Amino acid sequence: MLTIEALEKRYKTGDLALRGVSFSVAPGDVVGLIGPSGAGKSSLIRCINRLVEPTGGSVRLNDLDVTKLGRGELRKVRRRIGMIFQEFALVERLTVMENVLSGRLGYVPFWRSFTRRYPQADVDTAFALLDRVGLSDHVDKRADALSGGQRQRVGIARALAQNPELLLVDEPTASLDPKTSRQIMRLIVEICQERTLPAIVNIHDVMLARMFVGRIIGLRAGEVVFDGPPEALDDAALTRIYGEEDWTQMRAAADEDAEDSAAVAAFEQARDERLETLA
Ligand SMILES: Nc1ncnc2c1ncn2[C@@H]1O[C@H](COP(=O)(O)OP(=O)(O)OP(=O)(O)O)[C@@H](O)[C@H]1O
Repeated sequence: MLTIEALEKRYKTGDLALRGVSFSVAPGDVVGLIGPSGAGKSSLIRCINRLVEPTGGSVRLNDLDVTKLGRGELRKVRRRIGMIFQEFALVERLTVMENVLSGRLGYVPFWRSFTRRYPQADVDTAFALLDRVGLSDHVDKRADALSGGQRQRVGIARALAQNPELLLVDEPTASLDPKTSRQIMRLIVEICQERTLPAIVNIHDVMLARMFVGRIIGLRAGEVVFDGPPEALDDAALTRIYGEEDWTQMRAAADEDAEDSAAVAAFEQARDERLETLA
């Protein structure tokens, strides 16, 4: 269980990015974090694992009070919290397997990580994870030879390799096409449910959030202004989060996207039917 209470972040510049944010995330719950640019989504994600230092409030992960740990103990928190990034953050010249094993770095002694000699149990776990994310045929490929969707699957497997108690996911689909984005979101949600992992996904695509997550938190100017299931995210709630003008623009863009998706789906279906008749 992740419990955030009265979390505040004031940057040295004076910007108050988080103004008393409180909520809990239960095991297996995937929370989609939405809000306009500058609402504080990244600050929140980064305060949870203390990449950014909160200036008030608390973050507790199960038995651990993250905000009370000294600087030297941060490795302990980072080990418990898996991160999945927008740009995948893979080591390009390493193989898929090596990238996944790097998720174990917080656990293995330095000399082992330096020589990249991991215990067999870690290698077995990495194989199982790569199988789960659909990459068992790509284990020995270099990361730079993969597609965007495959790269994000490696990112997911790497985060899971550290056996985290919480997943923080930062714009996981921002560099992906719509179909791959849906596959990646579905995979993240399924895996969290299978492992009863709590997760927070910073996601700017409201439609995608609605489609996959069970709970949405809307931030505006550093405050939670919506917390509920996707069905409750009606026009009034979206206006509260984004403001009248922004939401109207987003809705127009979303309608266009939906039309594009429908056109792509129709094209794909026609193509598949044609391939079937040729086969
Ligand atoms: N390093 C920093 N120093 C000073 N102010 C910052 C810093 N990082 C963020 N801020 C400010 O904090 C507020 C919240 O920013 P944050 O990046 O958390 O929002 P966001 O919702 O993630 O936005 P986006 O969707 O554009 O990434 C903004 O006013 C921003 O200018």
